[in-house]
Amino acid sequence: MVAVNILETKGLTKIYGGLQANTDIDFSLRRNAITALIGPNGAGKSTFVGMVSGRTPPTRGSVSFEGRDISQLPAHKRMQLGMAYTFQITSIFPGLTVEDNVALAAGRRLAHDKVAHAEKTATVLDRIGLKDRAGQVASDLSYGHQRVLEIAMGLAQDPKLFILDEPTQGLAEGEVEAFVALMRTMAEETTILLIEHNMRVVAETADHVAVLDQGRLLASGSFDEIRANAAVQSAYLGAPADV
Ligand SMILES: Nc1ncnc2c1ncn2[C@@H]1O[C@H](COP(=O)(O)OP(=O)(O)OP(=O)(O)O)[C@@H](O)[C@H]1O
Repeated sequence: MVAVNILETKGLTKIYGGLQANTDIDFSLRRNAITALIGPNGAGKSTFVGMVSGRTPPTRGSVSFEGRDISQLPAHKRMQLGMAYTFQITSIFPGLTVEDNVALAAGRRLAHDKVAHAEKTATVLDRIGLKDRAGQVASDLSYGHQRVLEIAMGLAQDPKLFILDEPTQGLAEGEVEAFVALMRTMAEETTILLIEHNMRVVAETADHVAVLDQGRLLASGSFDEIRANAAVQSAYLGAPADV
């Protein structure tokens, strides 16, 4: 039987000099769901996903992925196991076309199989809404479409876990709407850990929400549970409307 949780951390801690950026984080991530990690600026969200993805070595604690302890694995090995992190893997090649960017990403896993490679590229372009722009040079895309292309490049690798670090930052209102719709369809085939400051996006996409505050896991639950949580409200300076 496939375990409910795809990822677990135990006692995950990062200390920078005297600063505890993350303290004893016990966290589990439900498979095929969207989990949002939220918290005020400096709460430790980037530090946490850095330790999960292997970019940031923890001071102590462990990370397991699909039941396997991966604490000692470097970032590229974690990618091979099926983790994708938007900023880590999907740098766009600005001089290449949209299609070639997606094909390059798909080729990381499927280069040996020409047919599957071409099919994956076409499928991703289609479902992410970039088919009409396949021949366009990436640097000519709007900022919003470049962000979508990044996501497409992640999806082309069929990640089991897709970590999206502030994917809607800098997007226009209409682009955010499209992105929310896209994220909902993505959860059908992957697991998403979303770092997001836009609470409307969190409310509309997240099945679960975890809140970090001053490096500690303050609360977790549904969006409504989190919104009603007094400790969370006070972490956001007592402004429930912001949460
Ligand atoms: N490389 C580093 N060296 C020293 N301190 C760091 C380093 N990286 C992060 N920190 C500190 O650790 C704390 C947590 O930072 P982190 O970037 O993880 O928070 P965050 O929740 O992602 O913030 P934001 O929402 O502003 O991106 C902050 O006080 C930050 O200054």
